[in-house]
Amino acid sequence: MFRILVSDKISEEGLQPLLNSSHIMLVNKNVADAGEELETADALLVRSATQVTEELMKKMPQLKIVARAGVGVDNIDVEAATKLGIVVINAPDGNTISTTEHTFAMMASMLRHIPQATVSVKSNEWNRNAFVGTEMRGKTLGIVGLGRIGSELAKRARAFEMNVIVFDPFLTEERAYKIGVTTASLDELLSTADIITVHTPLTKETKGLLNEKTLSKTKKGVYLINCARGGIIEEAAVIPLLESGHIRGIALDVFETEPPENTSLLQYEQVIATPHLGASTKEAQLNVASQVSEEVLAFFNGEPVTSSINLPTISKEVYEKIMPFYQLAKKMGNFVSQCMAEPVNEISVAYEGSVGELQTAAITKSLIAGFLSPRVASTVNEVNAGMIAKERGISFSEKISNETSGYENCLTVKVVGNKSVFSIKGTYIPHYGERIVELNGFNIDFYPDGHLLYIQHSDKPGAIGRVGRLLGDHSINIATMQVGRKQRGGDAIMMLSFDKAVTERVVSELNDLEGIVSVRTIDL
Ligand SMILES: NC(=O)c1ccc[n+]([C@@H]2O[C@H](COP(=O)([O-])OP(=O)(O)OC[C@H]3O[C@@H](n4cnc5c(N)ncnc54)[C@H](O)[C@@H]3O)[C@@H](O)[C@H]2O)c1
Ligand SMILES: O=C(O)[C@H](O)COP(=O)(O)O
Repeated sequence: MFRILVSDKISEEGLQPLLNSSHIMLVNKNVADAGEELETADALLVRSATQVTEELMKKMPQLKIVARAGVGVDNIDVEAATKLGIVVINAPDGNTISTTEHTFAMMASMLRHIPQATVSVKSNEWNRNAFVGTEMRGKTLGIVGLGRIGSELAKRARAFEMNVIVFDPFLTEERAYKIGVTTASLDELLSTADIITVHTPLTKETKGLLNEKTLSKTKKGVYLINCARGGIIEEAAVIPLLESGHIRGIALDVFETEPPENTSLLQYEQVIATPHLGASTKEAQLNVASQVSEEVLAFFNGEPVTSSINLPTISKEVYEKIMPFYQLAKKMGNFVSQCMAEPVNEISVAYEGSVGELQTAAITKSLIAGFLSPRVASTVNEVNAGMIAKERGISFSEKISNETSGYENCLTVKVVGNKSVFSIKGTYIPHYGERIVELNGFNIDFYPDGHLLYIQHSDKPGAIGRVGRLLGDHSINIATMQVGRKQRGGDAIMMLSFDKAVTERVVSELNDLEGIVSVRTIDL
């Protein structure tokens, strides 16, 4: 049973996939009141109100996934989640249309003074001269950030016969052409636009993007809109320009602090505001809740999540192809880690054959996670494996080749340690399974699973018999056994598997046998 803590108001209808699952239990409680629920929750579902800090996540030892029913993840410490091996997902496009429409509604309301006129009429006034507005047709709309919302807005603005100019440093000319917008530098946009609307995330670069200096470059009588994130337009910088009439109006759905602490800006007649309502429609809330519910369900079913912030995105189709290699790589990494009782500096993996056409980066992460898991106390998985390897001074690299060495698919891993180098080769054969086919240059063929003994010995008569007898004397049944050698009478290896783990005492006795070089227990 997986326990999911739902800390913000999330559409119940959208949560149905989780509510209908027999192995999921939902607990509706804000994290501040959750008490002991924090200790047992496997997942946390939030919107923008809950602050998912490192401190909170550290109080949640079972937490595996944080799901944001919405777009912005600035209320989640993604870096801390990544370090802790916690997957972070969001619902990137479920509220795009609602927020676009809200932005458009804000623009229309501002240009036609609808909120101010409503207040006036409700106060029994009939002041038609006070609310003369501005048409949209023929005006230049400057969009800062042409992502999902920015591009939907551009489409709608064109229908209103507006000119659209865009500043987005990450926008390709090809995409701009496809959407039918003119690109510009920020300075060009500031000096040309009649209305400026921001649709970027809040980042180091966008915080205060519209500040005293940049706002001074705007046209006199400019209108501003922020339905993205508070702080992209610096609130304090707006006040003097409103007073001088340089800024004719500003529409805000988001604020530097929410609810706004410093309300001086809100006192101005030219300011219209909504309390972060961009995504607040039935449709958007249903969309984002269903999206994250399906994703969380997939996650707990061991399937891929498609909108992760800190994991490579893998489609279901690719996932099905990649999964066997993913598991094989994890076991190979784990195997080597148990064989090498020494610090390692370098892990390289060569992909041969058609496995090279898959998302090998994800397979490599799985290998690194498998390698690190017997060595680190904290959770290690594909989310934080790269980060932990780096912290421990382990570099990793990949090589991809179409050439195959007898197998349709092959992964060769080489691990360089302080004292030795270990190499392992594995393959996946459909309907047959994962196989390890080479260890340190010895040909062998075994299924990497369960309790294993890896024995290095001399290829001399009696060595295998002595091992068999000793295990028999201890009533230990050998489930499978393979041997490999490079040349007659030289070094050789044995790989044995058992139904239960072999004790350290038996390992020590095996080590003392004539012709035995080393014995290692491996648990996969
Ligand atoms: N008000 C609401 O309720 C509400 C609802 C949904 C989304 N949002 C917010 O709206 C914003 C946009 O959402 P989206 O889904 O369109 O995001 P998106 O990721 O699809 O688009 C963001 C765009 O900003 C661009 N960008 C990034 N840095 C930039 C910079 N320095 N200068 C200019 N452009 C830059 C990116 O290239 C991208 O095209 C986000 O901040 C999101 O959190 C608010
Ligand atoms: O980033 C988002 O999705 C929006 O800001 C919506 O936030 P909300 O889910 O708190 O309404």
